[in-house]
Amino acid sequence: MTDTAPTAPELLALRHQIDALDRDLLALLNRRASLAQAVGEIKKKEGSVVFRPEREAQVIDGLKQVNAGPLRSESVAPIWREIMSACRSLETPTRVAYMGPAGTFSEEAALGYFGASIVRMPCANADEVFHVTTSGAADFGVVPVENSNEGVVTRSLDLFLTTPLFIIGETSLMVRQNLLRSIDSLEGLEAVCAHPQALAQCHGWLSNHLPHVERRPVSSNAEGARLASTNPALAGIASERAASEYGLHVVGRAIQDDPHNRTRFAVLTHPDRHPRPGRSGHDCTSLVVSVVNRPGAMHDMLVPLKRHGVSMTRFESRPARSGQWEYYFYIDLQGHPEDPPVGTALAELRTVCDFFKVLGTYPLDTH
Ligand SMILES: C=C(O[C@@H]1C=C(C(=O)O)C=C[C@H]1O)C(=O)O
Repeated sequence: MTDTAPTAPELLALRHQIDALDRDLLALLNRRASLAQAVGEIKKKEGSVVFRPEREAQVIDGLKQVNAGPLRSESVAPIWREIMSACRSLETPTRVAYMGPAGTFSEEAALGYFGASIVRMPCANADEVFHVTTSGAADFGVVPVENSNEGVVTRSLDLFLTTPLFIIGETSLMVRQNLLRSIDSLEGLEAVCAHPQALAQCHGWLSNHLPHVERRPVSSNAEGARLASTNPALAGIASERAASEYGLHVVGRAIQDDPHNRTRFAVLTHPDRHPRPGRSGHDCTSLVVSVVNRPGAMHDMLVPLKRHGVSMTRFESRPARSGQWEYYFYIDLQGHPEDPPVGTALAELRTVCDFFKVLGTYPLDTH
């Protein structure tokens, strides 16, 4: 079938109806945008913040519940995230720092969470994301914290310990890695340049298909793609978006060893500029704690959670680097401190820990 084929009159009539509906939708969206602007004026007078993640989560949850179809429920969140992003941008610009350059999965995560109507602030690494978000040059920072294949992103977790920033949200991405090159072939390839995490995620594929090609770790996958775009002897490993960003061919598609490879990101902000999100009804609380190394210490730590029936959805440990075999424990709990069992469990937990820091409490990912 070609585009020059005669078009059935029924199809033309349906398209006519779609065009009319789109105009109605646009008028409705503009009415919504005007209301958001009015909300923005009130916030300005009150001196309160624009971005309200718990409100946005409730808007999406509410619409998913009443969705009568045929639109799939999974389609509701991305559509409304963009609508709310556009409305929010009329209240104030949202400046978001993430690990750049353009085309990284961190950028994709930032756009997925805040929508496209943001001011993008690509940074060289996680340290810089924390730095610009702490200084106020960015309103929010997005950093990877965990990969379903490779485990925790240690630098991010270590930075959480000392930062004044707190987690305001989370988002996760399906990570599909591709081998990218300026020529459309594997011939004459000398090195694959990518972030060490991506090289590890594609270890099996690289060993099978390119056993004799050097694997060269670089600061980000986008940097690898940039290098590949300047030298045909090099390849990068990155997203399809990076391929179009750097004008590269996809010479190996979805080459990550795990087809369900996901990366989870934390969204951070500063307590002087943003209140902690209120209860949305589907929340997560992240904390980091440590206890001195004595028999039963770990058990004592878990007792308050069990006693108050609070579910733990994540438990990671990181060496405290004291040389004493001491550890920090990164814990995610289901619920918000305003939910009585969670608040009480946290208060009790604090009394048995030597170090106790709530990293954030935020609505669960609405994807
Ligand atoms: C309009 C508001 O401001 C922002 C935009 C929202 C929206 O478009 O629905 C929701 C929450 C805020 O992040 C609001 O607070 O209600």
